[in-house]
Amino acid sequence: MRDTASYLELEADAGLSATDLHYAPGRSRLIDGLTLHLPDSGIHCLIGPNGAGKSLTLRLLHGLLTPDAGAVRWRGDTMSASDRVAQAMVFQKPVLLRRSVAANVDFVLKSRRSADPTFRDALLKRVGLEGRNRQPARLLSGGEQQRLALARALAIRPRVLFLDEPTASLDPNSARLIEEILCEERHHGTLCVLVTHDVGQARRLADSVAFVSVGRIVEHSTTDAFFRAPVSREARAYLSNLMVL
Ligand SMILES: Nc1ncnc2c1ncn2[C@@H]1O[C@H](COP(=O)(O)OP(=O)(O)OP(=O)(O)O)[C@@H](O)[C@H]1O
Repeated sequence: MRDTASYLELEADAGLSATDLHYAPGRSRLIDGLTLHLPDSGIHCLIGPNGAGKSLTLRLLHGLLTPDAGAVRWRGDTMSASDRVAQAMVFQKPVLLRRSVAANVDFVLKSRRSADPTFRDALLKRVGLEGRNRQPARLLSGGEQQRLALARALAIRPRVLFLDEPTASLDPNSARLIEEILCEERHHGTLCVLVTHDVGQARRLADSVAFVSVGRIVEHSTTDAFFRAPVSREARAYLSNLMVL
């Protein structure tokens, strides 16, 4: 288990690294010198107040946004096209095709030239959508749509999985199912980068917690160290407002 200092010193053997990222559309410096080093596996949470820059950070790490300055690297090298292809993202609002449940997963599999009905059905079973293949995705409940979005992400067998508040509007059973799947992915060696406002979820799942404030990481430590003794003023204020401290 890494301690606080070693997370900050992880750069040399990091899996996913962001170094001194800046993102300032217009005149607002939304991401302002953000540095984050993550191992190449495990579950790592970004937490912080509304508007801190957590979603932007995920988008920059995933390559959906291009930083104005700074670099995102995978195992020390500039992110290649094949590195990007091995990444998937689950958004807070599920992004689905107006097609059937099965067609949503098949679309991803075909794009990877790996159409496989057995694998697709196994994925749908894994997310609790067994037997729903022919149902239009738009008629699924919000929680079911989110689980289908996760199945689509898992269809590419991601090396890195980014998740932006994936359980924010889900009932406890759906949320727990998604948490169980993330634990399975960790077991398989996937790197999961999870934005959450649910500190209970971060405590249950995360190997490390990075605290985002005003476009920067102000603290990054093991989950235990973070919740036991947060060192930054910003994280202490956030946690004491939640009455966690
Ligand atoms: N394309 C953009 N142009 C201008 N401002 C933006 C853009 N995208 C995001 N922002 C602003 O950047 C700030 C950070 O946004 P971001 O979505 O990353 O916050 P967050 O930490 O994920 O917040 P929340 O917890 O509310 O989801 C917010 O003030 C947001 O309004």
